[in-house]
Amino acid sequence: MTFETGNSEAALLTPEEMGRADKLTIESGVPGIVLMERAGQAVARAVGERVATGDKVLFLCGPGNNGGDGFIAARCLAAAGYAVRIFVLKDPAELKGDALEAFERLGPVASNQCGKAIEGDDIADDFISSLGSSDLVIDALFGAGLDRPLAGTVLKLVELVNQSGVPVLAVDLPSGVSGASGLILGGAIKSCATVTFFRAKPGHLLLPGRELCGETKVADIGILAQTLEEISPDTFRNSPELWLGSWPRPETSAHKYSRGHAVVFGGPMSSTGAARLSAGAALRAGAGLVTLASPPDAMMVNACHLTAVMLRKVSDTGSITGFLTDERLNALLIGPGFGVGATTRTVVEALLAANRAIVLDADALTSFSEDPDALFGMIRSSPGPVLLTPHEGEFSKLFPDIAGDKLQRARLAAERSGAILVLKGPDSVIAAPDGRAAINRNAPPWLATAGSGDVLAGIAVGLLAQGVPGFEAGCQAVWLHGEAGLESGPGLTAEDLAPALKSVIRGVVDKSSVGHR
Ligand SMILES: NC(=O)C1=CN([C@@H]2O[C@H](COP(=O)(O)OP(=O)(O)OC[C@H]3O[C@@H](n4cnc5c(N)ncnc54)[C@H](O)[C@@H]3O)[C@@H](O)[C@H]2O)[C@@H](O)CC1
Ligand SMILES: [K+]
Repeated sequence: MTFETGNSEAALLTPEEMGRADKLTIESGVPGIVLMERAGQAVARAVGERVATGDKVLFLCGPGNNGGDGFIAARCLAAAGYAVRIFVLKDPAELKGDALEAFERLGPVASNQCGKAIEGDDIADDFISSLGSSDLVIDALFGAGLDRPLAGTVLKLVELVNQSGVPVLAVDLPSGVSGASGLILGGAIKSCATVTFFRAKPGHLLLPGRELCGETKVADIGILAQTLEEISPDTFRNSPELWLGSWPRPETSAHKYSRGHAVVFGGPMSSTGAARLSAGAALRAGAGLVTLASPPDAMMVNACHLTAVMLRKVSDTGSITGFLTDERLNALLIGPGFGVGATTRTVVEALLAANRAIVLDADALTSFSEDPDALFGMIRSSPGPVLLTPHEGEFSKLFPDIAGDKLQRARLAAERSGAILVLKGPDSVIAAPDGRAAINRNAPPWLATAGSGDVLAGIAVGLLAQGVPGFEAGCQAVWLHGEAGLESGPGLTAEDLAPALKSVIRGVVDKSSVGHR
């Protein structure tokens, strides 16, 4: 993969990749303790933004370098006049390497303000009494080095901190949250803020970890962006930096045919709304033309509701195939309100055989629950990009044996199906068969409403019609959908989303034209 500036900005690093970034930087001549100083100072600055000089800041420092960051921050804050109290998880004599050096740099602070959080198998009384009177706790127990579930007294310690009600600022990650997956290992600190370094980690964006991070800040500790060329990460934050280069920009001479013609295949008279929502969103996403292909009984109701979206009667698979001889129809969507069953499977087969860019959503996915491999076989023979947009329920029917965290599951499913997988939810993951994956975080909870998924599928097909490659179309659609949800606000209904896209798209266009003038 070529690593462009945008990819670099949006890259997420697993703890293992972050370890390599640290190592490469250290090998290039920057000592580890220098990186730790910068990390600790960034934490100290974040603390300074939250509490005032003289306030009581309690540090909980683990046995590794996460604890080392804590010692540095504690020294800086003690020097700045904060009332610092430091608790090392167990015995400071067991510290090694940079963490030991950071501890020694505490100087007199170590002997005056330092204690052990755990004595034998019990939580130290001194820790319990200090916790109650603290203004802020710094969680520097475990970060990238978390390698097993929290258990025993350590878990009790974490629960005590969570129950105390004292706000927590986490160093790198809330202890107990896996940076790779966002899963909680045994138990985890709940923080109101997290300071991480160089690049965010998947665990900062994926649930449930994201909820425990609070506001996450990424601090620059002097690791160069070029380091990423060697690491070549394939997980990204879904943000315009990732896909602005693929944003469809119509030429000055554009006409509606040059902006693509999307076709949405709608359902029978009793369920026409879903496909209309999709078609309206496809048009708003920028497709030059959108046709709603409708069964005869639904023509009248669709005609009553549509204006800019065109309508075409299709009565059976034969008439669909005939319609698709028009090669200008370059992106297709089937699923919303279409109906589940054998007819749907036949139509999907015909659409995949037509070699167009395709979005398969809702009923088009459920129709293959009994035989998903048949669908994957057809997808693999279709050269155009294919997007699958399942929610968790649809996903588990198509991929019943795929387990793991959300990122792993989306990746495995993309690899197996040969499609771009958009695994929807509050932390949607978009994964490509080549291994790339993006994690989305801008979706507000009020997007969980009837018809919202139909709009998302419509945006995606509208982008595909404009020639956006499959992975980028999935990422752009999910991001635009989230922004439209934010723009519409609480109380939205799916009908609000397409109109809200207008100002969202204006924002992206303004961004994308910077540097293109
Ligand atoms: N030079 C570097 O590598 C840098 C590292 N940095 C910091 O270093 C951290 C990573 O340091 P480490 O690799 O030392 O790892 P950590 O400090 O995150 O944790 C490793 C230690 O925790 C123990 N541990 C792991 N899981 C445990 C569990 N469930 N219960 C009890 N003990 C457990 C391990 O046995 C090991 O002793 C980062 O999160 C970041 O805060 C930063 O200082 C930047 C520079
Ligand atoms: K931590």
